[in-house]
Amino acid sequence: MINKNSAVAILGAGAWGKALTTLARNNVDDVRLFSRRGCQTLAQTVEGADIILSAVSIKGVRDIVSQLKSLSIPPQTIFVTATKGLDPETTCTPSQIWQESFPNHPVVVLCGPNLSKEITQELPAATVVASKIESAGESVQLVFNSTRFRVYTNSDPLGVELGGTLKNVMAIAAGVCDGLQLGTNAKAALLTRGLIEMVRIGVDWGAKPETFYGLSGLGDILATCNSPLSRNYQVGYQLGQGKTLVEILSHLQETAEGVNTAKVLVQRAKQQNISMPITQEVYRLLKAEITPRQALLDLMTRDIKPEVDS
Ligand SMILES: NC(=O)C1=CN([C@@H]2O[C@H](COP(=O)(O)OP(=O)(O)OC[C@H]3O[C@@H](n4cnc5c(N)ncnc54)[C@H](OP(=O)(O)O)[C@@H]3O)[C@@H](O)[C@H]2O)C=CC1
Ligand SMILES: O=C(CO)COP(=O)(O)O
Repeated sequence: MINKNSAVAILGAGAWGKALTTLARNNVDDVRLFSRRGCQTLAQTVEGADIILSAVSIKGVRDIVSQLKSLSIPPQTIFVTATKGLDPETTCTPSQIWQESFPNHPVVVLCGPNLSKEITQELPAATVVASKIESAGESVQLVFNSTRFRVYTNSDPLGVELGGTLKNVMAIAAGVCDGLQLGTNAKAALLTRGLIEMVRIGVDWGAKPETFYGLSGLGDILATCNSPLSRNYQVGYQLGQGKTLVEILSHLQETAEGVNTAKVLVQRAKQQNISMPITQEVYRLLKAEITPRQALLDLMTRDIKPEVDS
């Protein structure tokens, strides 16, 4: 069982990796943070760790996984993934990559409405740790839970992970909506229909529908789609104001995973024959095929239909 003397290795010293390190240090003395630019090697960082948490952005996940595979990690070590992205080659989620590479290890997803800037300011927040292996989720809960960070367990890792990942596309859409100053009614309609899109593809993927109405789906929509602290929202907002994606990304210091996720999602939706009109418009806008106003018109002039899928 996890206690004060356990060892936790956090991989990726970006905004989220640093915030999670501070949270873990409330409960565990030995918390190490690995960066590609740091002086400690990956092997030194993970040596004897009970839990290895990856907070690297999706483009670094395969690389870190393959580096870890070349080390001998004991089978009881728990892997935790906090990445909110999709693999462009396979459309796999990060937890699927981790589980496929380490089939005998417990894998836990950590995901929720967790804007790192607010967490760094010690404002209260809640999150979800999800695993098929109950005891692994409970161990990770003990590492991160505190009076300012309430951690819930969940048994649907895929749903929790997709909730946090797919909402990044909706955060871009929400930013566009606000950048165009379309008003509160438009935003409510956009996000409600956006959540329905997330559930539609998520259920097809194998996730439970109810998971999307929890912290990592609806909760993360409420946080990121309404906050200028969200990088994905910022991307959308500036697109709505007429900037190009290249211009926006050249000034954005940190990762906006929704840009890549929109592309992967469109690919997966096409393969699976699933209707995702908002995601499709976000993708076309990101590719500069259409303007924000054209995206709005496309959505408003779709064929009329019942609200609930039959
Ligand atoms: N910031 C937030 O509020 C939250 C972020 N997340 C998710 O966490 C992940 C990381 O986000 P965040 O820390 O904010 O991002 P940052 O842009 O601040 O940092 C990028 C992170 O990815 C790591 N990385 C490893 N390999 C690569 C690579 N090849 N290319 C680029 N980066 C690489 C970096 O590691 P290194 O230190 O070695 O450079 C760094 O930790 C994302 O998937 C994000 O969606 C989830 C919840 C909240
Ligand atoms: O996922 C997040 C908060 O839950 C962070 O959102 P951004 O990546 O859009 O900043």
